[in-house]
Amino acid sequence: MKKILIATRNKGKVREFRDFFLKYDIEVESLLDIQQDLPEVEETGKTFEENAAIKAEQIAEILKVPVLADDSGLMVDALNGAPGIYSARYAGEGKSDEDNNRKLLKELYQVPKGERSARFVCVLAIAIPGEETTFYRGECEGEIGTEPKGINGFGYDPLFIPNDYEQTMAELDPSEKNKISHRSHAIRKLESWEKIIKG
Ligand SMILES: O=c1[nH]c(=O)c2ncn([C@@H]3O[C@H](COP(=O)(O)OP(=O)(O)OP(=O)(O)O)[C@@H](O)[C@H]3O)c2[nH]1
Ligand SMILES: [Mg+2]
Repeated sequence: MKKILIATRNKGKVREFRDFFLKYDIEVESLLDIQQDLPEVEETGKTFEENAAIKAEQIAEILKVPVLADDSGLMVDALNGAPGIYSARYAGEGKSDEDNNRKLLKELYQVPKGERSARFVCVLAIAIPGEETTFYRGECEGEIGTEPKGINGFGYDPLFIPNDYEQTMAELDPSEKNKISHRSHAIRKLESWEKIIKG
């Protein structure tokens, strides 16, 4: 079976990439499957693009193979785009998705419905040894609810209500999320993914 390596340790992302590539008979490998000791990549960039490039390029450099990386996050208009690139560590390093959601609700406590617009952003970077890194961006518009709902997905999905939907992303069937999500929009732009398939 053909394979693609994604430089992530996020199980939620891995599941979504697996679902997408399954129909092409392509197996998704992540850093969770690599036995070799790999350094913890520090996300020191100031943009999604910079962080996606850091993750993809460092692993491509070490393993000498093509690598895909995903840097993503939630941008809330009432918070001037926060948590943005800090979405994974919004409530602090090592805190859970629930902690991040609790902090987001607290920050938006006084913000009325109608002013809680937000978008998910996903930037994919493809690093191929010896070639210039390329980027693909996808976005998904919506608003932040007032309490967590649903058990599917990960991260802020229980609080994010996509435009034209009544339910949160975590209440939608995963196949529905995969049709409308920021990640799926970015993946669909990734015409050159065939270049990074092994086997
Ligand atoms: O509800 C959500 N649905 C999504 O579809 C989604 N995509 C991203 N996010 C949030 O943004 C952070 C990414 O940060 P991030 O790109 O640094 O990833 P990460 O640190 O979790 O894993 P890695 O890929 O870096 O190993 C994640 O942790 C989540 O909090 C999402 N939340
Ligand atoms: Mg990260």
